[in-house]
Amino acid sequence: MSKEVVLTVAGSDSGGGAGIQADLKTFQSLGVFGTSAITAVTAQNTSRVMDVKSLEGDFVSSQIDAVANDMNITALKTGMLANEENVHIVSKKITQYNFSWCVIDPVLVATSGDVLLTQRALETVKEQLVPKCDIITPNLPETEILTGIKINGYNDIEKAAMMLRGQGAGSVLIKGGHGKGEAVDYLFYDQGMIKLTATRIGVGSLHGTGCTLSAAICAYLGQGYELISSVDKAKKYITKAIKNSFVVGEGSRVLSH
Ligand SMILES: Nc1ncnc2c1ncn2[C@@H]1O[C@H](COP(=O)(O)OP(=O)(O)OP(=O)(O)O)[C@@H](O)[C@H]1O
Ligand SMILES: Cc1ncc(CO)c(N)n1
Repeated sequence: MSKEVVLTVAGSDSGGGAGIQADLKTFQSLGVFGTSAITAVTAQNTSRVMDVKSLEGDFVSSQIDAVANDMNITALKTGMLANEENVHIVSKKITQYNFSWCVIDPVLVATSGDVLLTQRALETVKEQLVPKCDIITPNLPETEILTGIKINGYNDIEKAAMMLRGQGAGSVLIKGGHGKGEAVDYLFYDQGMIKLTATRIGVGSLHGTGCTLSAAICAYLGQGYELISSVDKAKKYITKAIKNSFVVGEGSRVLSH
């Protein structure tokens, strides 16, 4: 038996609901072999982030080298990159190894409001990662910060997506998890736009939804599905994971991977 190998470059969440832990659970559940390069370690639970330690750039670099020189990585995703140096390294490694698929989840702040990427690093994401990704998956607040466009409705969503595609992103998935009404995501790609709609599940605050969705997209791309079916299948996976979410601590619910 063989399995496709995928890689997540992200931060560790000691609470197990988001970050590397959510990514690896998603990979396992969707049948790909998950590998990881850890950029930062957070002391975190379902309520908040208590402490963060970023790992040295050289060490992030050698984790990616260790994996990529040994295995055939069919898709990569990024999550929390923490600082400018890590963003720069990931950009360099994407060029060096020419991974077939790159999914960028531009993690800026945690659900709890804690900052997971510095302001300077944000500029480097725009300059170096946006142009190299096959898909970027911002939520509404991240879309506003990345583009400077205040989102008040669909026209603004479209304008922001066009701006990111104009900067070189292959496709853009703008997630509506933070909106009201149905949970609608918009996928902008080279042939137009697809609206992905799911009933909003009224379970209250959730932890790890963004990480899990981007990991699922990465897993499906790594298995050979086309972009649109990967996003569509990932949306179905996250909806089910939210429906079956449960309580493990005093804060947000966690997903059933
Ligand atoms: N209550 C909900 N019911 C159904 N789908 C949801 C709900 N909340 C989020 N989603 C879906 O989950 C996916 C992730 O979206 P979300 O906007 O929550 O990402 P995120 O803000 O990056 O996540 P995180 O809060 O982990 O940083 C999207 O497909 C979104 O539509
Ligand atoms: C490590 C980590 N990555 C991403 C998120 C965003 O949900 C988080 N809370 N923690």
